[in-house]
Amino acid sequence: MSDGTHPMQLMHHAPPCTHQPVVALDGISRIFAGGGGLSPVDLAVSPGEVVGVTGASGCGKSTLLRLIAGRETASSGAIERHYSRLGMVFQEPTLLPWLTVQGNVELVLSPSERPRAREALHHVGLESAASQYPAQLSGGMRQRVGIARALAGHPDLLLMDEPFSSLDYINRAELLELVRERVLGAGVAVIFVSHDVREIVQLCHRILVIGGTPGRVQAELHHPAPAHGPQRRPGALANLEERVLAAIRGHSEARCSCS
Ligand SMILES: Nc1ncnc2c1ncn2[C@@H]1O[C@H](COP(=O)(O)OP(=O)(O)OP(=O)(O)O)[C@@H](O)[C@H]1O
Repeated sequence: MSDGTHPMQLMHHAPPCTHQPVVALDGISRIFAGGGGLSPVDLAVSPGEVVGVTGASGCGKSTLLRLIAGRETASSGAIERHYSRLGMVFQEPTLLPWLTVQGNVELVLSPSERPRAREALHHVGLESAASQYPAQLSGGMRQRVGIARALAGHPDLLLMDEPFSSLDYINRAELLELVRERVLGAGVAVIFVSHDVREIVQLCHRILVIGGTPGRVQAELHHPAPAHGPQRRPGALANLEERVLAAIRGHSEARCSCS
């Protein structure tokens, strides 16, 4: 970039909040027998909005995603779902070992949608590996397949739980950029769980910091989105990162908005 701004630091505008939310959580909680879990959470995610969720290990981030995906029974509250296609990417992609890379991506597609599999593999740089089997791939390649599969389904809600945490720095940066390109501006709502605050501030319009046992939302931070120009200056990113870290450490106000 001529102004020295890295492309990953450019930010799409936060989408307007005028649409019906893709998913709306009303006091949803899950308390486990041991006392861990998640205290009641209210959250509405708009189409195209990327919400980051971070916090210390065990604070309930994955529980939140599992509740949204319907894989966990809530202790209280309700979830309204207005999406038609859900995409999920986890730390370890669950690929079927007896299917090729292409077969794994085609799994989520109807017969008429199958041509999308090649396209999705092309986007993650794996077109040439389409006929290989998962066991022949590196961890980074497997994660790319998982991302291709999630995106090939053209989700309107994408849940990502530590999708890059097992990857090396190069794979991590490339896949983060790929996800940015494919979801921002495409109307896909995303809930992105990560311990990596730098990743979170690069990708997300809004960041929830969860803490405590059971976890509760300790802070909600919004990134400003100026109308024009490079919207994620290195200074603004560093500032937001600091605020998120402060909130994780518990030194933040209960609710804050970055500006
Ligand atoms: N099935 C379960 N039974 C009992 N306790 C559980 C169960 N699932 C999760 N927990 C507890 O609930 C808490 C939140 O777990 P969760 O996996 O959501 O945390 P997390 O924030 O995603 O952690 P990490 O960052 O380490 O992945 C933890 O204390 C965990 O031990």
